[in-house]
Amino acid sequence: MSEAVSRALTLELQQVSRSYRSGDDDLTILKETDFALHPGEMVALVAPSGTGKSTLLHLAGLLEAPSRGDVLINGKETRRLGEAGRTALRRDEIGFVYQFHHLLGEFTACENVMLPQLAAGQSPRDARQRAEDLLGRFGVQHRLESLPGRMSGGEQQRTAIARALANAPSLLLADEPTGNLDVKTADLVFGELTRVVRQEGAAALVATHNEALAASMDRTVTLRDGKIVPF
Ligand SMILES: Nc1ncnc2c1ncn2[C@@H]1O[C@H](COP(=O)(O)OP(=O)(O)OP(=O)(O)O)[C@@H](O)[C@H]1O
Repeated sequence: MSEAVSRALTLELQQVSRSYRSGDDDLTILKETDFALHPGEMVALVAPSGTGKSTLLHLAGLLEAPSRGDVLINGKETRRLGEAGRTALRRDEIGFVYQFHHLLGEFTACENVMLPQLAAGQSPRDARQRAEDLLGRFGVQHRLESLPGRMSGGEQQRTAIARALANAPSLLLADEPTGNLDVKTADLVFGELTRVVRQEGAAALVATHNEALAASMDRTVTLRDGKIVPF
């Protein structure tokens, strides 16, 4: 695996609001909130179901735009970058573990982890080697050539974590990364995820209901009345 340390990345939310239309009303999930994640920092996001954890991660990962306010990456206002600029940032800097893994069903586990690397210009040989290394670290080396539909939920989730780390992101955003795993596997997978993130110098924001995992990170935040506040 590459030992290259990722570029230091700072994520900031400035006065971010996000509302959704619900019938005739606006449902406000985030309300003029600020937040900063510093290079190399691992932060847990612990909040009850439905309070907006996924929404926050999608905004931070530039998958959705805020209704108001802006998301800054290394001081750059991402609203001004345009879709192409945001797509390049997502590809080159951000790894995202979705709550429901979203693997591509027609590709094998190994190919799912290779694809983001190929899109970023990596050679097939290097992409395969990193994919095999990562899948091995997460204990799914026996599934390299399996299609996601033939894998267990936990194996798919571990593959999705490997995929999120494929391009050595400087920012990892993870939505319940160990939600599909039993306690022992969750500990192992989370321990490995932390090792890779720390080793590669990434910053991470991890939504989890697991307070023991949260306690192992640098700090924990929660959502209260639409604001991101210390837990
Ligand atoms: N695209 C959308 N359109 C309308 N409402 C939405 C949309 N996405 C999320 N919501 C609403 O926003 C609220 C927050 O949802 P979100 O998925 O961010 O919560 P969460 O804290 O991640 O929940 P969980 O822990 O259950 O995954 C919910 O009430 C949800 O119904």
